[in-house]
Order: sequence, then structure tokens, then C-alpha cells
Amino acid sequence: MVVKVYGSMRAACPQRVLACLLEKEVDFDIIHIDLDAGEHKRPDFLVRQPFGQVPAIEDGDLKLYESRAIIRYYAAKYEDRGPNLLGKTLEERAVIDQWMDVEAHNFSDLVRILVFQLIVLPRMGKPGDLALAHSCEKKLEKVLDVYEQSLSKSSYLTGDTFSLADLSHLPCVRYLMDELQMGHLVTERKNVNAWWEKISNRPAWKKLLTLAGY
Ligand SMILES: N[C@@H](CCC(=O)N[C@@H](CS(=O)(=O)O)C(=O)NCC(=O)O)C(=O)O
Repeated sequence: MVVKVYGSMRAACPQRVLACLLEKEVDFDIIHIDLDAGEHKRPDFLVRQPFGQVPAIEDGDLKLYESRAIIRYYAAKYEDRGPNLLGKTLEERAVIDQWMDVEAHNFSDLVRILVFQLIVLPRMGKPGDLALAHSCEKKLEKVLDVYEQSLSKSSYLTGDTFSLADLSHLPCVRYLMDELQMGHLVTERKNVNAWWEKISNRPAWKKLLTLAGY
């Protein structure tokens, strides 16, 4: 069964799902949802994702949304295929879940505010809130200082192997490095930079970037 992924190759949260499917070599079809055209707010999509956001997936009888819930599902369903992304013990899985929550709430939420203020609003011809953006950047510096300390003890966020927690970071770190031109937040931190070099050079992620036309 080919997984249907509703979203856009260039949207961060769909990328999170696609990166996991590529790591696990799970076949997928992308059903493009044009955010600029507001397709994610149309009734036929809201039936699939009632909050009007991408991604959503359909896999046989399973319909799911929330990118992190989706990648946890596929990382578990295909645990024995490709890299083990979920650890080997309950405790390892708990640490992975911890860093996935950190990624969602301490890191990516700040990046999303920066993207909205510095990219989305100006693209709509509206001024972004530069004071808010500056405040977010300062908060991100403190968050990445914690990452720097953690990554001084292990190659990846949850230990010495790549996990779902590292994968979950890929889309928003890429936004920081590219569209937001805030790569200094990463490159100024030796351990964070080494981590980014490792995770962003994984074949699955590089294949996604190629598919997305970056
Ligand atoms: N928590 C959701 C967030 C999904 C989300 O915010 N998607 C964005 C696109 S992107 O952030 O992934 O690029 C969206 O649909 N935005 C449109 C909207 O929120 O109206 C998830 O992880 O799936």
C-alpha cells in the first residue's frame, strides 16, 4: 500500500513525514495541497485535517495527521526496516520522546514565529514584527546553548545513534540555515554544527531536498 501524503514538499511538517518515509524506504505519493491557494482550508481537506494544516496521511484504512504522530507510527511500524529510530529500550524511547517535545515546543515553535514574521507576512505585503523576531532569535540562542552542551556528550541528541528526535529537527533547522539566513546560530556552536552536518548529509534527507527542488 502506497502512503498518501497530503501536503507540500516545501512545507516543514510534511517534510518531517517524508524524511521518515525515505529513511524507512516506504513508498509514498504526495497529494499536493497548495497553501498559497488556501487548499488546506477547503471543506474537503478539513474533513481530513480539521485544523486546516498539512500534513495528513492516508494508508489503507488509516487516516492520520500531526507530523510527529505520523513519524512515530512509521518508525514503529517499520522498526526492523532501515535505521532503528526509536531506540531499543523503554528508557531510550522516553529520551527520544523528550527531545521530540523539546524540538516541537522549545525549538520549532520559535522557528515558526520567525518564518511567519520574516517570510510569510512580508510575502503577503505586510510588515513582520521585527522586535518579536529579535526576541525569538535571542530565545533560540539560549535553546541552542542547551543543545551545544548536550551534544558535547553525545554525537546525536539522544545518544550515539541517529534517532527520530534528530530527524524531527531537520525541516526547521534547514529553514534557519536557508530562508531565515540565521545559520550563524548553528555554525557558531561547534557541537551543534557537527550534529547538523551529520544529520543533514544523510542520504534520505538529501533525496528529499532533491525531490523538493532545493
Ligand atoms: N502540529 C502540526 C503543524 C502543521 C502545520 O502547522 N503545518 C503548516 C505548514 S508547515 O509549517 O509545515 O510548513 C500549515 O499547514 N500552515 C497553514 C496554517 O496553519 O494555516 C504538525 O506537526 O503536523
